[in-house]
Amino acid sequence: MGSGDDGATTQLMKIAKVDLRGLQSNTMAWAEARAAVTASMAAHGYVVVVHDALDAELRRALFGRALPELYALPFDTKKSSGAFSNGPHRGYDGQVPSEVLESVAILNPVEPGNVRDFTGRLWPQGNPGFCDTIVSFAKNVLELAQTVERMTLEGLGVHEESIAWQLFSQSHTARMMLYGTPPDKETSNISLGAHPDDQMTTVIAQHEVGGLEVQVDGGRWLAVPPEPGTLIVIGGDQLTLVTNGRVPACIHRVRAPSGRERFSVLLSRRRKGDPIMRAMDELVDEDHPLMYNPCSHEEYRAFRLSEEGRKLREHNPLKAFCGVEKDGSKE
Ligand SMILES: O=C(O)CCC(=O)C(=O)O
Ligand SMILES: [Fe+2]
Repeated sequence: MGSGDDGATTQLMKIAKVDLRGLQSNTMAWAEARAAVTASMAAHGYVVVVHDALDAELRRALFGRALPELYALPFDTKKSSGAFSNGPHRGYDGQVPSEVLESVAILNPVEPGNVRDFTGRLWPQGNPGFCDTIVSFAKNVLELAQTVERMTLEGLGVHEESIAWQLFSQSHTARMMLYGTPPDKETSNISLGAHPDDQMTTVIAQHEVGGLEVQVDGGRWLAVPPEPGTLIVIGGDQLTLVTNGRVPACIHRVRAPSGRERFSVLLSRRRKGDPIMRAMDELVDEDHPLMYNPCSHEEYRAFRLSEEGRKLREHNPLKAFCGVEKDGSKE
């Protein structure tokens, strides 16, 4: 990893989008959208969708009010709430210059009570506007994540009962991020280093500053524009494991904002609790032999945060941890 452009140029090629607005299941339009979603997920581990989960009003409420209010809280309030973290933290293994990134997570934010408890720790008098914004975001985006997971699994030929079980057995977390301006523009034009997520899927909503990039074809970087009305859904290592490698975990990174703060809000899905995760039966056969041994997600997370896991972060840490064929012969 070098300085300057980080050794890889970002291409300005237009990223393909799939329109998921107003689709009814079991229609031709659904089947066409499903084919496009599955193709993008199977090729690159992400899909950019046109969707009304985050309409103009909710977008304004989120990026124009909720996040600025949250991050404007006094340092001591943030610190004592126990909710804020900065620098490398649970779920992070990118290179994060500590003063550049702050992040706050809320577990299962479709439950208004969870969001109220969270706001109560920061604003003793409550903050109903903040709660409404986060709950609406979580509900709409959760539905989108489930639609993309369903389409991808259907497109890969998974049976309905397995899909229903898979969708039901996920929990979700919302994460609100603030990227400050990096202290040294010369050496840090990347504010979050390249990594795959360890979860099932993550939907990312970017504020107007943008900066998210995804890797395609094992090397080229594509910028994901922060275009209102679009959202990106990214597959993580859990999805790779359960699909027996049919969906690669998308490698992505965040380019440092150009002299401005950047906000993003993420909704990640992962298996509830810490069950042993394994490939879905329908996706293992003679033509597709088992690629990953069953493993515990918590143990895998611990590996990702270990020294060895951090070193591997762009180089298939899942394979190193539980691959049936370990690296050794070749990369
Ligand atoms: O802020 C973003 O756009 C992406 C953040 C990210 O990749 C992560 O938190 O894992
Ligand atoms: Fe990520």
